[in-house]
Amino acid sequence: MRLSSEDIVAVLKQMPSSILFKRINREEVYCSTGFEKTFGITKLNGLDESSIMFFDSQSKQKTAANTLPFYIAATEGAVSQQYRVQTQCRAMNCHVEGGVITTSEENWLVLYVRPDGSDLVANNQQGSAAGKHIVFNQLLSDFSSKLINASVDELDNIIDQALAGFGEFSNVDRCYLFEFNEDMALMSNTHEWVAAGVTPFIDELQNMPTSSLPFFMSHIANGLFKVDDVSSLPESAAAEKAVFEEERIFSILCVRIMVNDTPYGFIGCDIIGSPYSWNTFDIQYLRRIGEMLGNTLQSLHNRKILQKMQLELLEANKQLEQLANIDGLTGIANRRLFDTTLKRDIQRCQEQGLALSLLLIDVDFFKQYNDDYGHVAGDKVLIKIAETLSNSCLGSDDLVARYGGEEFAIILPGTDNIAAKAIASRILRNVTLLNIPHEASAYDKKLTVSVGLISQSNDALRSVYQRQGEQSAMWLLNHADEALYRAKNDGRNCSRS
Ligand SMILES: Nc1nc2c(ncn2[C@@H]2O[C@H](COP(=O)(O)OP(=O)(O)OP(=O)(O)O)[C@@H](O)[C@H]2O)c(=O)[nH]1
Repeated sequence: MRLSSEDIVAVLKQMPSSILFKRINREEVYCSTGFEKTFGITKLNGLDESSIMFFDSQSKQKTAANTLPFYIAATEGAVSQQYRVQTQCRAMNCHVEGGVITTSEENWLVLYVRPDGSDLVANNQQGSAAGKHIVFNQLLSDFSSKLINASVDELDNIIDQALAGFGEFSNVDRCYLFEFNEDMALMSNTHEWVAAGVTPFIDELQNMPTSSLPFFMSHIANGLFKVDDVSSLPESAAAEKAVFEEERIFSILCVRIMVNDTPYGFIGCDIIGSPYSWNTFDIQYLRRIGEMLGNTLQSLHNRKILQKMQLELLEANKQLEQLANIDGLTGIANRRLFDTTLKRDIQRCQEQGLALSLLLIDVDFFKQYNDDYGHVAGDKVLIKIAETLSNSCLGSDDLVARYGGEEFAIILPGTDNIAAKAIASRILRNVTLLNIPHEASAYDKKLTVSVGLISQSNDALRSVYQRQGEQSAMWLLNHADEALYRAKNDGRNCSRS
């Protein structure tokens, strides 16, 4: 015996399973009480196929006309496929299975729309909970291990993936992370996942004043904000109600995230279109995801502090290193840096086929200057001389150093005798141009210096290096010192080599 069309409608409408059905070649769609319950709707009759939207559960794209389940069932006789099913109330990932039922009068397309995980619920409530726990724990451990090893650059991506994983697992419509600013005056949506067909709001939720949502803030301060039905929010939550209603949010669940014992922000999820009663598992799962993110952000925060401390230490070391190489009075290189640089430059110049010159400069009658003008004035002269010497050497590799007391030294890598003599003359001239009065000086009663110079062509330098090795620096210094002695003997304010 074949069933009549009325029988088919009457029977299928009463089915506790989630069923959608329609006549072939007719627009009107019917649903079972099971479907109404699952999707939280009260009246679907009289609606057409476009009232129920199907999305690809992977790509989130709206399903093309020729891959719609009613279409496949009609053309191929059967359908068995995964979809994201959206009614005007809710969207859920579902397995859709169905085919054609033939009556004496006409043919019907019948779809069994089974939300993911509902088979476990149907079979056994305890089994369902256990199965969900296993899936959740797997999800949590996957993301925990990714997050533990994540670099700062990878973090955003992994948080996005975690929200998507959790959103799909919980079958919610939107899942997000908000961050407070330092004084908690503002909050911003930093990451958001939305189910297929759901409008993202992240761009509109930046730098929102927390004072505009007082009811929410007072609840989240205690760790949890849970609303099963936005329409039942009290008068004191008028601001929140207006925001949620504008976004078509019916149910919302948020848990606070703590980093370093201070509120960092919150993770939350929304149900759009119909109220939903959050159960203890929903809260527990969201809390654990929040804790996972909190721990990650905390370790990231600690890592950043460590990195900052490391940088500060490196900078401090650099400064110490510089201080250890700088003469405190004049600010030019000290004897320590001079000694290491001379050794290094001798080695480098003889290897690279370069000449090298060395100058020793001594202030004339400086003892007398100190006696006549005082030690403080003497110090100022040394600072002026250091500055003048530095300005007289133009080579980028030249090193001007305070060799000791009122004596200075200059290393001129790659500089031959002719060029070095020109530099020595420049130094003598520039010092007299300072016009520093010095009564004891034979030169117009002005302060002068004497210069001892030694220049080595590359051949000569190489042979010194071969003979003297480590002592080459000392050998050069002795020769420069002898030249300086000659300059002093020859009346001062001159250079000798
Ligand atoms: N003000 C001041 N004087 C210094 C400093 N270092 C060394 N002197 C002085 O420099 C003087 C060097 O004197 P001498 O070595 O006798 O030589 P001089 O008087 O310059 O005579 P000649 O080198 O022969 O021209 C000493 O009186 C030191 O006390 C310093 O840092 N500041």
